[in-house]
This record gives sequence, C-alpha cells and structure tokens, in this order.
Amino acid sequence: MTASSPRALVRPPSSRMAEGLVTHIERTAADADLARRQWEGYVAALRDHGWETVEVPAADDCPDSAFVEDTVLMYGDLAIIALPGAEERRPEPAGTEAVLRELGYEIALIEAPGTLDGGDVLKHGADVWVGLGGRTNSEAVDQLAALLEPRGARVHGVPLTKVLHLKSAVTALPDGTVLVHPPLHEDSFPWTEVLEVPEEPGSHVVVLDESTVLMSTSAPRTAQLLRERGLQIVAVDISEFEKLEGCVTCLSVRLREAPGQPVG
Ligand SMILES: NC(=O)NCCC[C@H](N)C(=O)O
Repeated sequence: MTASSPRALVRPPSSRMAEGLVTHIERTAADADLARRQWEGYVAALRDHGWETVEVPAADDCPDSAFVEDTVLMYGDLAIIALPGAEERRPEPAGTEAVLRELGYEIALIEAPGTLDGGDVLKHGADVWVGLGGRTNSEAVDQLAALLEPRGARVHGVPLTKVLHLKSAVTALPDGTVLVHPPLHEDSFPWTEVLEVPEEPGSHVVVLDESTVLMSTSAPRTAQLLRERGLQIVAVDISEFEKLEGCVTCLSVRLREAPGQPVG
C-alpha cells in the first residue's frame, strides 16, 4: 500500500453475532459462520479497491462488535471515542481506542451523560449531522460541537423516530447527494440535494472513491439507478448483518489523514 492509500478500521464478527441487538426489525436467526465469510468478502472488496484495512481485535463476548463504525467518530486526525447508547455495547470502544492510540491519532472521549453511536453521524464537507434517536443524545451533540466547531465543522442534531441510526436512513454519494428511502424520510431531514431510492438498503453506501460506491446486494434496483448516474457499484452480500439491523457503513470506519501526514 502507498502512503496515500485510503485506510479503514474493520473488526471481525463475534461467534455470538446472532445474539446482537435488534430494535426496529423482527429478529430472524443469523448464521455466524456465513457472517464471517460475508465479512471476509466485505474486507476483500475494500482491499480490491485499493484500501488498506486495519483490524481491531475481535471481541467475541460482544455480539455486535463487527459494527465497528459505532465505536468512534473520525474527524481528520482526531478520533472521538463513542459512549454507546446501548449498555450491552459499552465494552466495544476500548479495542478501537487502543488501535487508534497506537496509530497516533489524537483521542477525545464522549463522556456521560452524553451517549453516541458512530452510526448516527453523517459528515460531508464541514457539515456534521448527528441523529438523535435511541442511541445518541443532545449532550453528545453539544460535546461534538465543542470538539469540532473549533476545527471548522458545523454540527447539526437531526431527530429520528423511524430508524436505529441516522445512517440507517441516509448516506451521501461522493458529490454529497443524500440517498433516502421515502418511507424512512423524517420531517427533521434538512437536506435539499436528495435522491430517493426504491429499497431500504439502497440508502446505504460506502464511498470507495469519487466514482465508486460499495453497497449491499440487497438493493439491486438502487444499484442500477446509481449506475445510470455514472457510478461504479461494488455489491457485497451482508445478509446476516442486515438481520441484526446492520448495513454496509457499519462494518468499517474510514481513517482519513494518518497523523503527521498532510491533510488530504
Ligand atoms: N452503524 C450501524 O447502523 N450499526 C448497526 C448496529 C446494529 C446492532 N445490532 C445494534 O443494534 O447496535
């Protein structure tokens, strides 16, 4: 990998992943062995597109620990370690924090009574939108504002009623267009550049580069829609993680600037 290769944190799934939390969907039996193979396929897709992956050690006693996105919010060379909204997930961020300290990132901690899951944070440019649902609260938004506004960010709370996390409902294309599946639209959504997608998983993309996005194989009509807009689509099967209310963004954390490197 070159010094400028994009990097992402990933975390192997727990053998107990089928015991993970579900909130807005019915529980269906997940296959942990298949989940492991799907996770390996997801990591391979990142690597096949030039990404370096950095593994956070597995936490087998934490069923939801593959959803590493929820444990941290990255902002340049600052890593803001989450305080998960669900008690069951509170042990997870320690492993992420240790890896990021080792890599030399500046570390800040969300502190009680603030709670935050990283899946509630959507960034584009200087804007940082934070979902206010069952996991992230307004005290955490205040803490993020105190940490990020001095760095030029604009932090906005976005109340949620229909989904687990903000990025369960919306993510952004490389050009900033926000994808939303209409039944999950909230009156609180502030975006004007919006593309409606025909499938719920269709609103979840990981931006691999300016013309390529990774998404789930469970959104084929959305994939076609995005291809017609000129995007390359990398589709991965994450069915077992979707059974635990996960999506493609949950399984990785993009590490932008390595400490000490010029801000890219
Ligand atoms: N960023 C995300 O959307 N993470 C998905 C977390 C799913 C997990 N079963 C949970 O309920 O916390």
